This record gives sequence, structure tokens and C-alpha cells, in this order.
Amino acid sequence: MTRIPKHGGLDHSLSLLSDPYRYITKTCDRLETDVFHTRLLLQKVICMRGKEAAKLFYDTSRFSREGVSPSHIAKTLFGQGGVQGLDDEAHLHRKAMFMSIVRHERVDKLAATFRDVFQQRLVQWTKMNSVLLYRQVQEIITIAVCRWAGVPLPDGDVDRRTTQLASLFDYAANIGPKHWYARIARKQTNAWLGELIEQVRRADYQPPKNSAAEIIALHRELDGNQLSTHVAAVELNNVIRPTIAVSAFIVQSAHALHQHPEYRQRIADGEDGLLQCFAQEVRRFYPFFPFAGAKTRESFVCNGYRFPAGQKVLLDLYGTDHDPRIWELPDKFDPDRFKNWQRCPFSLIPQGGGDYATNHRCPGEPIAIELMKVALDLLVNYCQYEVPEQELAIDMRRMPAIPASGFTIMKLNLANGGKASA
Ligand code: HEM
Repeated sequence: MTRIPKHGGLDHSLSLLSDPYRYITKTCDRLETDVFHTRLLLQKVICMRGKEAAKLFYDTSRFSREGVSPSHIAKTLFGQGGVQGLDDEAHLHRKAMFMSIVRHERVDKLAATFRDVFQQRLVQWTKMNSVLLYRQVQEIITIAVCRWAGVPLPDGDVDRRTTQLASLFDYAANIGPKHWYARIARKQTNAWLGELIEQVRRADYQPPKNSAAEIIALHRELDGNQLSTHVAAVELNNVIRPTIAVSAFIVQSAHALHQHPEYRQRIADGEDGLLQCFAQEVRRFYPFFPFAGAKTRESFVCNGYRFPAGQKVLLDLYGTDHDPRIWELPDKFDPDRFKNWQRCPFSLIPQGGGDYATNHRCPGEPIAIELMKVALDLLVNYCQYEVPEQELAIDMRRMPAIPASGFTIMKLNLANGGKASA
């Protein structure tokens, strides 16, 4: 048996915080390994990267998710009691609820609603001196996802709810005042959504058929009981909050269009499948979630390495998406690499790996891709704009990583007399 290589030293939390997307890969490269021991927040942690590591990590017979999220993440990003922390039958059953919310035709409906709201905003943007894309797209998605999910949102509440919901993912990794803001926002949004769940159950409010609000409010657990109001609110938030986070992928898409203008023409020419390839490459290339965490159930040996029982393990998502053994020239932005891509559940893992229904892979992947495709189509085919001088470097310490400026555009005009392509 071989000992798992160790990143020596007292604690490496600061190294991780100062370079969250590259700490695992850099350390793997230095130690010439795909797996190593380290100490983070004074705890022993195993880090690993690559396709084989992903296969192992998503083996639910070996890994559990119970109690894995650090408390500052559970109290902001995820909420407490949600699907992320469940295992076995309880997880499969709850996950089936999510899969019914994101059925193909429902995703198409969300994409159509998003397109409508976005098109209305484009008209407003023609009258604005400058448009901060990140914030504006967050508002567009908040309106669209609430409408689609059956969550009433009066016009006067859009600004406040967008700020609260966006803080849950934008400030989750922060410490200090931003973190405390996100904790308060988590309570406020859970209270708002919890009240809605109660109204649905009392039949004081009837959400649209098959909407997330209806499915979650009426869902029964394996014991036949409904979810507690708190957990139902967390799960409804688990649909709304990450959909708004797609705004980061959309800003990254706009950034990629700006850096690689040749794709504008190819998209405008309607090249078959290019929107899909472009969206996939943005998800692979740009940093979003650095890693996912789990813990071993029992001790086991894999590839000669002993993993102890109850051991916290981090899988490098960003590093695997940039692994040169999987991706040729991984640091080159190249949507064409997805033209004849043989789909593999463990190689492209910005939103986790494995199987949607039976594992912890993100059920919102089709939502992210479809919203990105709509946004790309509208930004290329429906309008013209200028990108003024600004800080466009991707801030690799920010999670999710977007340009420090939030991506400002100016002088927006509608193209083709304001007619978007279908
Ligand atoms: C903004 C783009 C998104 C990114 C980068 C993202 C990323 C992720 C990641 C990394 C995981 C964890 C995988 C793991 O634990 O192994 C996850 C899980 C999850 N995501 Fe997403 N996600 C996104 C969008 C969405 C959307 C639109 C939804 C809406 C349905 C969603 C709902 C969830 C849920 C419910 C889980 C937990 C699944 C489980 O534990 O079984 N996500 N996501």
C-alpha cells in the first residue's frame, strides 16, 4: 500500500482562499500526484483531481454527504435540511422531486419566459447610458424564475429580492459583513418562501400546475409526511437561487464573446450546434465552483491508497475541467472541442459529475445551458453594444469568478429592427 502524499505544514486554508480554483491542481502538480492529504481549517482533508478521482468521488457506496458542508456555507449558500446533505433512499426520493421540476418541457418553458423578460429589458437598455450586465441579468432571471416557479413577485420587490437571493451565492465564500448580510438574506428569503408554501397548503394560493412551488409544497417524504415548512422553503430556494446564479455564466459568456469576436459572426450565421458548444466551453473554461466535498463512509483502499473512515474529501471541479489528460490545450477557449464530444459523466464537471437521478450531480445543468443559449442568441442577434474600457480580467479569488467590473456595456441598439431570431 502507498501512503497518500502529504502537503506538509500546519494549515493551508490561506493558500486555498488566496487561489481557490488552482490550489488543488498546483499542489498535485508539485507533489506529482492526483491525490494528497492537507489541512484546511485545522482539519485533515484529502484533495483529488481528474476523471478517475471523479468516478471514485461519485461512488455513493463509498462517500456520504451528511454533515459535510461547513456551517458558514450551509447558513448562506445551501440552507439547512436540503437535498445536498442527504444520502441513500432519502436522497434518491428528494432528488426525484427535483428531477420532476426540471423535466425537459419545463426547462423549455423557463427558457421562453427568460427570453420574453430579457427582450423587454433590451428595449429599456437602449435608453440607459450604461448597463451593468451582471446585476441586470440577475434581475431578469429573478423575474423569470419566480414567474416559472409559481412564486409571486410584485414589480416593487424585484430589486430587494434579487439583492437578497444573489447574496446567497455571491457572498457565501466571504467573511465579515458580506457573509453576515448573506446569513440575514437566507433567513429573509426562507421566511418569504416558507409563507408561500403555507399558503399553497392552506389552498389560499394556487400556483400553476407542475410549478416548483406546487411540487415542493405538496411533496411527500418516504414516511408519507410533507416536508417541514423550513425544508420546503430551502428546497424552493434551491431552485430559485442557483437559477439566478446562471447570471455568472452569462456574464462569462459575454466576456468570452468580447475576447473572441470571431464567434459573434459564426453565431449570427446560425452555425449548427454552435450555441450549445459555446455554452459548454464557457462552463468548462471559466471558474465557478472550485470543488465539491464529501466524506468517506468506511475505510477503503483505492489504487493502493488507504482512505480512512469519516475522512473529508474534496474533488477538484475546476482542475478536472482543465486537466490536460482530458482536454487538449485546456487553457485555450475553444468551443469547437465540443463539436464531436463523447459525453462522459466524469470529465466535464463544473456542476458536479455522475448521474443526475442517482447522484449529487446538479439537476440544474440543462437550465444553465438553455438560459446561456438564449442570452447568447439575444446578445448576438438582437442587439449591438459597445464594451467600454473597464477591468475585464477574471478575478480568480472571487466565487463565482467574473470580471471585477461586473461587465458593463454601453450604447446598446436593437438589431434587425428589434426582431430576435427564434
Ligand atoms: C449557475 C450554475 C450552476 C452551477 C455552477 C451549479 C453547480 C452545482 C454543483 C457544483 C453542485 C454540487 C455537485 C456535488 O455535490 O457533487 C450542484 C448541486 C445542485 N444544484 Fe446546481 N449549479 C448551477 C445551477 C443550478 C440550477 C439552475 C439549479 C436549479 C434546479 C440547481 C440546483 C442544484 C441542486 C438542487 C443541487 C443539489 C443536488 C444533490 O445534492 O443531489 N443548480 N450544483
